[in-house]
Order: sequence, then C-alpha cells, then structure tokens
Amino acid sequence: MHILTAAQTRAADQATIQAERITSTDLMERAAMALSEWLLDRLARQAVHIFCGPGNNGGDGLVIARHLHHAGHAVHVWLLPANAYSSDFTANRQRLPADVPCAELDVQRLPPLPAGAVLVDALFGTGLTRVLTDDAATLVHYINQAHLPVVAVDIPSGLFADAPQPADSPVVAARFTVSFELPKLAFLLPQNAQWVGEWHLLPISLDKKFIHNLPVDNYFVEAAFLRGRLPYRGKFSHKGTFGHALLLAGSKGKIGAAVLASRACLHAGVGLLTTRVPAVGYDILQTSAPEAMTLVDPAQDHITELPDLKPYAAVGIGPGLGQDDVSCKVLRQLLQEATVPLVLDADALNLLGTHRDILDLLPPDTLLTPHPKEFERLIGEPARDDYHRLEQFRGFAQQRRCYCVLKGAYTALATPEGVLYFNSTGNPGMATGGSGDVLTGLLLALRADKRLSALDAALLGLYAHGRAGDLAALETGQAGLVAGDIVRFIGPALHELTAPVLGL
Ligand SMILES: NC(=O)C1=CN([C@@H]2O[C@H](COP(=O)(O)OP(=O)(O)OC[C@H]3O[C@@H](n4cnc5c(N)ncnc54)[C@H](O)[C@@H]3O)[C@@H](O)[C@H]2O)[C@@H](O)CC1
Ligand SMILES: [K+]
Repeated sequence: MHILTAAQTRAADQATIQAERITSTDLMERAAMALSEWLLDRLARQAVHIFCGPGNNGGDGLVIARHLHHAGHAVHVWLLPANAYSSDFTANRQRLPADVPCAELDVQRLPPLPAGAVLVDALFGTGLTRVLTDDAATLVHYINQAHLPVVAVDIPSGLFADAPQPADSPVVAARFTVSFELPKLAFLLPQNAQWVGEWHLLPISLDKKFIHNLPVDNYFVEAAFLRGRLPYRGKFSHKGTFGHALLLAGSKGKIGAAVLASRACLHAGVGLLTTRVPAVGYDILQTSAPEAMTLVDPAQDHITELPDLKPYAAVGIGPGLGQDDVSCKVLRQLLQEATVPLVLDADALNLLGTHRDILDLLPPDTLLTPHPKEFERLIGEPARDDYHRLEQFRGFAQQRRCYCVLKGAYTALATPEGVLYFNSTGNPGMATGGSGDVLTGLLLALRADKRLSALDAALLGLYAHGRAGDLAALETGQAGLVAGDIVRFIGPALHELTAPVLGL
C-alpha cells in the first residue's frame, strides 16, 4: 500500500471524483457512510456527540450524524464557529434532519458531556495547515478532559498527517482513529500513539490506477503487497537450491541467541546451516539444534576466527556475539572478504558503532537489523523525534548502499534507493528477549535463497516474523509468548506467503 502525503490524498480524492464522474459530496457520503457503519457495528445504546469543524472533516461528521440518527441513535452535533465553511459542509448541514440537536459551541460556556457518551472528533482532518490555537485549542482540551471514548474521523484533530509538530500542540487523544483507504505516516510513529489510539482503514474505492502511479517514498506492507514474491519449492529442489548459510553467533552466557537464530534459520527453509560458536556452545547447539552443523571456534568463550567462506551462500553475524576485540577482528575480516549477502545484527551492530571505521567496509546490499538504540549507536547521533529518526534511517541506507531494518511496532525497512517499507504484522508480545535473534536467523535463510532479491528477502522476512508472532500469540497469549514460540510458527507464516504453483 502506498502511504500518501496530505496533498497526495487530496489529489487522489480529486482523481476519483473525475474518473467516476461523481461530486465531492458523493465521495464524502461514501466515506462518512462507511464510517457510520463502522460505528453502528460497535455502538450499543450510548449517546453520540459529534464535534464538527468548518471544512470537509466537519462535513463527514454531519453525514455521520444523519446516518446514526436514521439508525435510531441519540446524536448531538456541536459546531465550531468559523468565518467560512466548505461547500460540502454547508450542503450536509442543510441535509441534517431538523430533529437532530445541533448547536454552535460557545467556548466560554462549554456544555457538560454525559457520562457514557461516545465522542466523534470531526473538527479537522488533512486540511489542517497550522497548529491549533484559540477556540479550536480550547475545544481540544475540553474533549481530552472529558475522559470519554473518542473516535477520530480520518485523523485526530490537530495532528499533522506527515510532518512533525511543535511540542505541546493541542491534539485530540482518540481511542480509535478511523481513516479512509490508505494509512497516514503519522499513524506509524510511536510519538503519535497517544493521540491515534487504535487505527482502522475503511475502503472507499479511491482511484487505484492514479494512486499506483503516484511517486511515494513510503509503503505499508500487507500480505497482498507480497503476493507472488515467495516462490514455491519445486518438486526437484535439493538442498543446494535453498542455499547453505553460515551463522556466527554466541559467546559464554549467550549461546541461547545462537540457538534461537539457528533454529529460526532452519525453520525458514534454508538448505543447509552451519553455525560457528565458541567451544562453550558446542554441546548446547548440537543438542538444541541438531539439524545445524556446528563449527567450533578454537576459543572457549568468544568467536576468534573466521572460517573459510567458500561453501556459503549467505553469512549472518551478531546474535549473542559479545563485543570482544577479537570478535571485532572477525567482523572486520568478514566485511573485507565476503562476496555473498550478509546479515548483521545485535553485537555486530554495536561493534560497528564503536569502531566506526569498519562501517566503510560494509559491502553493498548488506542487511542490518538494529533496534532504535542500536541504530543511534550506529550513526552516533540521537534523533530529535520520530520523523527525524526516519530521515536519518533513510539517509543511512542511501549513503551506505545497504538495506537497513529499524525494529519496532511497525518495523521499517530502508533501501539503498531511500524508500521505506513499514511492516504491518507483529504484536507487543514479541517485545521479549530473543525475538531479534529469531529475525536474524529467518532473514539469513531468505538471503541464502538465490531465487530472492535482497528487497524481497527482507520484506518477506519481516512480514513472516511478525505473522509468526501473531500466530504464536493466538496460542500463548501476548504475555506468555517467548522467542522460541515465534520459531514454531515461521513455517506456517511462510506457507501463507508462498506463491501457488504456476501462480494460479
Ligand atoms: N476531499 C474529499 O473529497 C474527501 C474528504 N474527506 C474529508 O475531508 C477532510 C479534509 O477536508 P478539508 O480539506 O476541507 O480540511 P479540514 O476539514 O481538515 O480543515 C479545513 C478547514 O480548517 C481550517 N483550518 C486549517 N487549519 C486550521 C487551524 N490550525 N486552526 C483553525 N482552522 C484551521 C481551514 O481554514 C478550513 O476551514 C479529510 O480529512 C476527510 O475527513 C472525506 O470526506 C473523503 C472525501
Ligand atoms: K478529525
């Protein structure tokens, strides 16, 4: 899915209106009708108070009021006085049945809101041009202080759709944000979670061809986006078809990371896996991941030597590696000698952050998987806010010609071309030790598969990781989920993504 800017969203609305030969009032009716049905599916008998601004967001609110009223709900409409109103607002103001209570708000004397009411925020949408002040700001504070559930229409009022805003800007804190057709960048950033709440998208048949041709820097990745990218396993496949991967992982006390990454790699369909561990890990790995071949380092507690790289189709390094100087030498040597795809995680990234000269050795198309703290160490500069972090992240991948993953609720992938892909799967249960090691193993398996491009391997890996976590949580609950549960569901998650034979 494309993630559009506010300006592109307006253009897509206009293109749809022209292509379908409908009016903007018709499109508003379609959008607000969909939202009314979304509300009707969830409302019990609560009174609904709808706050309408002067533009088309307010127009949506008026249409919703009409539909809820016709469905037999008690609806109250509150209008924010303004000097001018949009034509679709005015048209729908006139269509509001006379028996729906509708009043202009006097911000000096705001009415008490009844306990148990549901509030609909239709004050401002994507037409917001500046931070809210004066009456609009007073109204936002009043809504937030009511401590009643708020459903925001399209976007919480006061929130910019795709740009940072000054601290302390008044923004409605919604429990639900219900938007149309495509997600907005603002919904994906942790700093906005307090306002956006749980967001939902309703399809309104915007012009697909127009949207497809719009140049965008950001995508939201759902299953449909990945359809056909993971080829089926042909009847005459053999181990060599899926590649032989090498994993360098583990140090004393952190052999579990090597085990989890190895098991994830095996369950993601790698042809063969060799795992390099220090001697302390030999028995543990042989016992807990017997399908992996174990290549023991001469040292007891840390990896100190790089094995011959010739047999391998891809190499992963980092989980539980430790940050010993000798291991750093191994990393340096790997970056200098490798001619196959690399996956770098955890301590490998921390070592890059503390020995910044090795960053220049990163081969093109290397896949790095930092979480925000590791990313900050990697670039050596804290981010001002989530938007700034995204731009640092995009810039890093472009400058280093690498694929970089930024782990979080909507894990993002940045490409060497500077495009961002936000993953849609996963749940808070996955915020648990070892789930990053699982991701590394999974990505390593997909990078060893020569049938996949670097981009497809990364996108499929991120999606399958989150999906495996979602499937696991159905069984364990989120709190009960441990990284090993994610491993168990990698197979089913990849199976869902696999292209059918002959693409039919
Ligand atoms: N364009 C379309 O065809 C559709 C639009 N839709 C709705 O229309 C919304 C966008 O409507 P508009 O473009 O009219 O914009 P909005 O309704 O978001 O806001 C525009 C109004 O707010 C005022 N305004 C902007 N910033 C302000 C500020 N900081 N303080 C006070 N006033 C401010 C403007 O002067 C204007 O009167 C979407 O978010 C969505 O809810 C939907 O009905 C779907 C179809
Ligand atoms: K709104």
